[in-house]
Amino acid sequence: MEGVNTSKTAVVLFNLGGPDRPEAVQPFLFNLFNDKAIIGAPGPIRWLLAKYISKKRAPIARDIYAHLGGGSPLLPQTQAQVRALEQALGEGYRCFIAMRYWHPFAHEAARAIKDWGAERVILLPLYPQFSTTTTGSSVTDWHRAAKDCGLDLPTSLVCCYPTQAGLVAAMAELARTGYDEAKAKGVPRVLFSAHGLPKKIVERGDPYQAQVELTARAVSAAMGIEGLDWSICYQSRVGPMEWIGPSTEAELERAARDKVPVVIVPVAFVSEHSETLVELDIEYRHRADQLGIPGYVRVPALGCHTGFIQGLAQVALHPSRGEACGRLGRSCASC
Ligand SMILES: C=CC1=C(C)c2cc3[nH]c(cc4nc(cc5[nH]c(cc1n2)c(C)c5CCC(=O)O)C(CCC(=O)O)=C4C)c(C)c3C=C
Ligand SMILES: [Fe+2]
Ligand SMILES: [Fe+2]
Repeated sequence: MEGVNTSKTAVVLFNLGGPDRPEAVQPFLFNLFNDKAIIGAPGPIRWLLAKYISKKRAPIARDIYAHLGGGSPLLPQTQAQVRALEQALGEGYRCFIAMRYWHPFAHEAARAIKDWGAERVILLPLYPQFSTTTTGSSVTDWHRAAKDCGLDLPTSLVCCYPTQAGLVAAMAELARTGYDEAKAKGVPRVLFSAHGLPKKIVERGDPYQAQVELTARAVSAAMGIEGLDWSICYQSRVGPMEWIGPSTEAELERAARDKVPVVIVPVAFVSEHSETLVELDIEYRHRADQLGIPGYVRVPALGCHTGFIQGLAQVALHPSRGEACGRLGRSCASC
């Protein structure tokens, strides 16, 4: 029929994945630490390290996920984003989830895409900022899975979208609501909290930190508050290595010294999971109480916010307009 889109485009949404039950915690952690993008050691050494670290970390991680009924809500959250994005993209597009460390894995997505009979593929990370440890790792994993499955289709990649207009406006709107709530307790400080990264990875040229800064700067400007007090901090450190800072905890201590309420904006997560629902809502809130911070407001992750989903649809439809890291004067592994 004339004017009807009969082509079939598969949009592959990359995310980290999370254990769906307590018994899945250790194998999930093993998959994470056995990833060359996370631990760069040669194969057999990495395998041994991953076995050791996942066994050691599993009880701590199981305690974290126990607050969430034993598993991560990341998959249902991502499935809701899939439904919203398919609506925004319209006919001819279908979204598939490829998680990096737990089901559904990339090979499951590749198989489903083949069965559907897609004609082309768009890779769309649910990470606004590019990191070799997240998007870079998922891209490598995708190409391996597609090859194994005999899926050989024209493929484009959105590497990152740290200042995409829909994302910035949506995050600023949510942050503004949080700010207005915190105002009752004083002049708030906005803390843009991102998942941290070992310093060594950034020194090797990973653009993640620079892109987190771009997002935070754009969102703080879009909040439209003159003289806004804001800063960036990094959470979720694991292991003995030095990570980028300042840590979210150090920023809470500074807020306590300055006696200002805080508004925590998750700047690198687009859905709710252990790092927001447990670390930010339970652990850091408790720390803020201990420190006597006058107010603690946590802004929700973007989830299915209409403006964000429209923004995702824009970058999927125009992958070349994804703000490639070239903007930063250096290139990531994928652009
Ligand atoms: C911006 C996103 C993320 C980056 C960058 C990232 C790097 C990174 N993470 C670990 C180790 C762990 N991460 C864990 C959970 C986790 N990480 C992200 C995102 C990024 N990670 C998310 C969304 C989640 C939550 C998953 C869920 O709840 O479903 C965990 C497991 C939880 C725990 O044990 O604390 C670990 C471990 C490293 C080492 C790293 C960079 C090198
Ligand atoms: Fe992580
Ligand atoms: Fe890039």
